[in-house]
Amino acid sequence: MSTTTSMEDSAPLHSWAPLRRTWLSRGFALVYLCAVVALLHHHVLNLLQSTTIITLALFLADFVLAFMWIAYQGFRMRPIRRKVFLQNPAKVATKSNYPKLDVFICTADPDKEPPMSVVNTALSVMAYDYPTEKLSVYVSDDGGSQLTLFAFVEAAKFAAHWLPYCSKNKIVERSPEAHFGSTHLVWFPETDQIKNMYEHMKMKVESVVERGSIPCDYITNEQNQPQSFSKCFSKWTANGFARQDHPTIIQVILESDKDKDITGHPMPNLIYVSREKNRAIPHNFKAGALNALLRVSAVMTNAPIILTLDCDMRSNDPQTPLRAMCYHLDPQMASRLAYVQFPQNFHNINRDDIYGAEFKYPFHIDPFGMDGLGGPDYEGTGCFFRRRAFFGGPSSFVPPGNLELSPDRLVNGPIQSKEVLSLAHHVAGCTFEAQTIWGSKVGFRYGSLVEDLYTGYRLHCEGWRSIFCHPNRPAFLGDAPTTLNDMLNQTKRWTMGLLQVGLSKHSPIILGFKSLNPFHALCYTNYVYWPIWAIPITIYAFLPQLALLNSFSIFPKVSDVPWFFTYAFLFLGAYTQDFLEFSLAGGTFRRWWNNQRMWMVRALSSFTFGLGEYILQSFSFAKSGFNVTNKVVDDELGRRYDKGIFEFGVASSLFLPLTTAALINLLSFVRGIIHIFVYGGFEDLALWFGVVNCWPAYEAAFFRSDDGKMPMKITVISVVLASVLYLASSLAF
Ligand SMILES: O=c1ccn([C@@H]2O[C@H](COP(=O)(O)OP(=O)(O)O[C@H]3O[C@H](CO)[C@@H](O)[C@H](O)[C@H]3O)[C@@H](O)[C@H]2O)c(=O)[nH]1
Ligand SMILES: [Mn+2]
Repeated sequence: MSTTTSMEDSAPLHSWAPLRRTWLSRGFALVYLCAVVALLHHHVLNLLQSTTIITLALFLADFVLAFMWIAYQGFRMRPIRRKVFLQNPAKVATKSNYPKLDVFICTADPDKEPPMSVVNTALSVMAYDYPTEKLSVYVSDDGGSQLTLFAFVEAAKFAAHWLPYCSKNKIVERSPEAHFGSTHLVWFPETDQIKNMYEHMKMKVESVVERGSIPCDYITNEQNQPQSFSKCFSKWTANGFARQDHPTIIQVILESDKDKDITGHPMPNLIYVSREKNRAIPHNFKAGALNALLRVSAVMTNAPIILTLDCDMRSNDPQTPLRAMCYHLDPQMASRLAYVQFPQNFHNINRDDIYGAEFKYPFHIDPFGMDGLGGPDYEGTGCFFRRRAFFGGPSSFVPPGNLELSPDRLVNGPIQSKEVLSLAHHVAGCTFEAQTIWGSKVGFRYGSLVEDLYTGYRLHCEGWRSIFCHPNRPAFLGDAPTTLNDMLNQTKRWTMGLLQVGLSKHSPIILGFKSLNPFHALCYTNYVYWPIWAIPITIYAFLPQLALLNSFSIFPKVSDVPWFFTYAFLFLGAYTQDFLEFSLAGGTFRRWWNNQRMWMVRALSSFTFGLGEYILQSFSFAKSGFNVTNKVVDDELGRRYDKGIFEFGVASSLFLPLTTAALINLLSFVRGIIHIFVYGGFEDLALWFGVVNCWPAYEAAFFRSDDGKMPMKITVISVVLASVLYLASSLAF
């Protein structure tokens, strides 16, 4: 079955079809469910017979696994795949009728997010195949850095050459760094000249960034530089300017009505915004930054469609806005469509993806499942929103309290008039939101470090739907973390954000089941309770091993036919299905293996530490912050990553659960082998699984000498922890 849900059959904009495997997965779910129920029943009987720490722990572990498995079935109930017809938007609307598009790019730290990379992201979208006079790019700089502004001023000059070069030669990679760095670069007559210009600009910006300040003559003596620029830079020299404490800075760098490229075509608007900050006033991290942009852009251009981008997510396909318009232009969808989400893709992942950085499930597999139920979650970047969606449900408009910020207000005047600029400064102020509904009922929602998932979820609860758009050529490419520590820290932040949603009154098990399709609510339930994976994985990483070290075996014997096979079926069934889904989505065996390993490592450390920090924070012992992911890679480290070698290197406590589990697993495995030789029976061989998964930890602790090896401190502490655990267990067993 394939359905076009669009207007005229002659020029459909998009179509969809269910995934073929749906009936198979539903059938399998039924069989698997029987096994799950049988196992839980078996546990309960065991518990009634004898309640020990071990039987309780095993019950708890399997109970959580069963809960998460049931929640995951939401994704498998009705996955659908969509297609757009790119040739057709032109048939239903003339280019002059395309909606205006405001692009929001967020950056927060010039040290971790190099200005040159932010600039590349901006250039790549400024060069979109979309009417430039309808395009505005807003950069939010939470780092409050003049270096970033400087980079943008330079980039704007280069853009006047870059944009016509791209459209004339039909360049596909419109981030200059990606284009000139490409191994299959095609040379056009002007390529040399443009490349030189780019290199020159890059050198200039990077030298300023390295220096940490802008030489005076760069600001005052530059040709064609409007005076307003030097006035703007002078804000940084004012007394007391700090990243967390400074006035609003808004600088229009390019104005479409006035600025032309070298062929005389209008340029898109380019606006730099660093909202006001004050240490005493919470700024709500990225959600706060996006809301400031939502208001500043409402005052200046108020485009009905908004694209949100992280600063590292450069465009990889200039036709992306047109794809999004295939949905946004469909009048049948218009009344309920909140956003069109493109998957996150990364350009810097190594061959076997050792850190599971691709996040294949949440970014590439699960969204198909949610799309058939009400729409994918919002992934924080690569998402085309309808502005109206931020102001109440589809049929219950919630006004923003200020007429000038209304999503349906037409804005066509000059964006640099005095009134516009002063209002823009006002709405970017840090006290503007006090006692308003911003962040609770309108705009991006506050209260969670995963503002993306939370905002998308709340929009769904209000009755909006969303669409998953997944072209073959990735629409955006970003930087994935390339060290284990960065990766674990990122997931730790997500853990806290998810718990903030899962344990609030808006939790999917309360609000979700009330407002959404129950399977859709299940999907969200699965996401927000990710952190509780820590429970079964920690139990299974330590308990059977410690039991064996104390001459106990807690797995059923092969002779115990029904239970042995139930266990085996549940484990192998889940793993096989997981592998099939992963490879159907284009994954290799090694990537799958690494993904399941990282899943356990994350559960042991990020989820556990995130859970701990969440608890401390709820008792006000700690404050949660948005620890921005590092996007700079040092050469040596990058080489190790490319070779697929795990990076430990720093003495991070996040490694401890992994190294301790690795030691316990190794000991019990050795013990198990001896046991087999002496007494026979091979059930304990199941422990090979833990040992193989821990291999990178053994290597890093005992066999490596490079800078990425396990720091001695971590190894020593884990030996101590493992010994304490062993001693404690021998008392308990
Ligand atoms: O106070 C802040 C903190 C972060 N950011 C920006 O938010 C983006 C995402 O930050 P990053 O450190 O790259 O986080 P990731 O964990 O890689 O990002 C994922 O997870 C985030 C939620 O935790 C989402 O916001 C992102 O879109 C999603 O890609 C970056 O552009 C930052 O500049 C801000 O603008 N202000
Ligand atoms: Mn990121």
